[in-house]
Amino acid sequence: MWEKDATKINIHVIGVGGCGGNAISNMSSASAHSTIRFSSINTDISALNQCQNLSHKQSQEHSTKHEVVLIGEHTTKGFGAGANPEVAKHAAEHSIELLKALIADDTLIIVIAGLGGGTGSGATSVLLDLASEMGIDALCFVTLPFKSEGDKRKEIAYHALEEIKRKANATLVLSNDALITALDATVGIISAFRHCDTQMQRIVESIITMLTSTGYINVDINDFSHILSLEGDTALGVGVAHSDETLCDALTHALKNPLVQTNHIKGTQGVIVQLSCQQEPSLAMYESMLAELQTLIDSSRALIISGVTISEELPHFAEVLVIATGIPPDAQSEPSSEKIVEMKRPRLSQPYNGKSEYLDTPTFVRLKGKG
Ligand SMILES: Nc1nc2c(ncn2[C@@H]2O[C@H](COP(=O)(O)OP(=O)(O)OP(=O)(O)O)[C@@H](O)[C@H]2O)c(=O)[nH]1
Repeated sequence: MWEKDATKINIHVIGVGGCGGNAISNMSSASAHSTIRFSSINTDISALNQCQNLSHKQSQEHSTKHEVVLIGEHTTKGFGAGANPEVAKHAAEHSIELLKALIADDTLIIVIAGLGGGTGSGATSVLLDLASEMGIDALCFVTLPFKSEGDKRKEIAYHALEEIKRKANATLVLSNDALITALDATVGIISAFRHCDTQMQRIVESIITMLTSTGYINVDINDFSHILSLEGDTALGVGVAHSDETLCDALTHALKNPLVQTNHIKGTQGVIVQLSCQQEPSLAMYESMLAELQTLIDSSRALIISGVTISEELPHFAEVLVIATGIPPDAQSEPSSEKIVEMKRPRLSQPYNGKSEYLDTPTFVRLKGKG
């Protein structure tokens, strides 16, 4: 049941446009979190039908529900936004009551959109405005188009990004180009998209796990909100440890994903390090992992929030989630148009005490701050 009360947070993962819908189809069927809500919003009815069919096919053995919402039924008539964000914005505004009802009970929305087309680039900001008005926090995952998709899409994407970064509490960016450089040159386009979707999925799952698990040392949603509110670049990643002795390696692995050009946490103002373990880790190894973290941060000013959760269902010994924010902008980072601003909206409410879940592979993503 989806209710909001003082002791429970309602997390809702929402895909906007084609890319968002594809990501949600994959996520909803693979998610280990039965309490999380998944929805897709689109101006294109055939894309929504495809999402639902895909989700249904993939989740026959799962109970996860994937809701779909057609926006602009009377404006675009279900035919999509034709790569025009203004058309999509208009469609979303026409369907504002539908969107309001969709997120009415949410505490946190995690929005996923591919930028460069119409719906994801235009409707996302309307949804974010609504969330802001309704006091719902919003974390955004967006993809930037491949260079090969042309300058026009790039221009649309950056314009949308500027808007999204002002409106979301936090925005994490995945560059499709950065992803492809890490893959084999012969990779197929659909496989490359899937790869990107998998990255997002793992990060989203990991964050949800952290926010819905009851840890021995708990990281709650207010800790998360606090860390995300810090200005600057942000690094986020997950590493896997196969034994107590490799906790430090998992930490460094989380921050050394080849998909990302600049992947340090030097000078970060705040970091969450969440350790999920099959069984109790040794104090010595836990401490040496935190000592390694201090070395990587190389600053005494950082706020470090560490959590520990025991999760017997993990397929490996442990996983380490790192979210570091307020990192001074990197001289080697991309042009300012690719930078993403963080959040400036109110804190979230109380954590929900749910069960622990897991990821199975390390991953990493960069979030750029205004800089
Ligand atoms: N990672 C990833 N990126 C995608 C996927 N589908 C599309 N994209 C990217 O997202 C951008 C926007 O595409 P869509 O999401 O299909 O477009 P839309 O927002 O629905 O826009 P309209 O169809 O014009 O309404 C594209 O330019 C691609 O770069 C996907 O499945 N995964």
